[in-house]
Amino acid sequence: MSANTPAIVVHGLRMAYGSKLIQEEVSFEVAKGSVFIIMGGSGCGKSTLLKHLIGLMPPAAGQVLYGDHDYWLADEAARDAIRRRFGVLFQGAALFSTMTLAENVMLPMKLNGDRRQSAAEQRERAETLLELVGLSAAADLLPNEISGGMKKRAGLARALALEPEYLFLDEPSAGLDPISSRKLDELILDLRERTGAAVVVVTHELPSLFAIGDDGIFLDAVSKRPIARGAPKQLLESCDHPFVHAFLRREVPPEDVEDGRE
Ligand SMILES: Nc1ncnc2c1ncn2[C@@H]1O[C@H](COP(=O)(O)OP(=O)(O)OP(=O)(O)O)[C@@H](O)[C@H]1O
Repeated sequence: MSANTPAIVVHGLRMAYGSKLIQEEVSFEVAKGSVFIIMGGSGCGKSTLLKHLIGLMPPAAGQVLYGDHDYWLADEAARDAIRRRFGVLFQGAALFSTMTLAENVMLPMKLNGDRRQSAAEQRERAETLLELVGLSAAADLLPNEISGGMKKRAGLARALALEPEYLFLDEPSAGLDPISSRKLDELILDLRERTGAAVVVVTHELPSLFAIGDDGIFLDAVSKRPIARGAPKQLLESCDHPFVHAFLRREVPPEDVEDGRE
């Protein structure tokens, strides 16, 4: 695989729940070491696309390629191997409430990590990751003892536990105040620099998607197809689709453009 090979290639994806079509003709590439944003209005299929990417739900048709491997055609062992290279921050961080932050971060190491790593080594790595996200003093606290922003950062530390090549973040700034959200953006950019991971983010937080997005795709709930591709900042300047134009400027679109949207 050459250095220029994209980290992820999505080709001709068709997304559906039974006979209900969500999106079709979804194709894009995510470059290594870039932040790719999945954009679009409510109900257009952003979370569904993420499910197809992280192996939670097969698409109705099309391909998701990681390097040379077609994820949905691969056998279970090959899929497992690909999934081990993923780090996922779910909405709401999804921390285990009865485990301390350090134990939460150590969990992927215990489940899928290097079996030769001792508990002390796992703890050391968890502390390093918690320090990276500014939570070194909170390692032994439980999730209900910390704020929402801290939970997101702890979730991010856990997503990084196995040094992922692919990092998936579902609405990372949802529910955060603007300052915590800004700090999280900076952390995401810093992680991209440090780890070279390909980062895929679902967000409709405008300041955040402009701050961190190197590239992206805009899904449309009415035509059930992508209607724009490119860096959010570039789309803000040059995309003339009326819905994308209004969305990125936080304007109310003309009535006929809004018809049929949730
Ligand atoms: N399990 C399911 N079965 C049937 N339809 C579903 C299911 N999950 C989601 N949908 C529908 O699929 C469409 C896309 O949902 P999805 O959650 O992917 O959108 P989204 O862009 O992430 O939305 P939001 O921004 O509101 O979170 C919606 O119309 C939703 O109602």
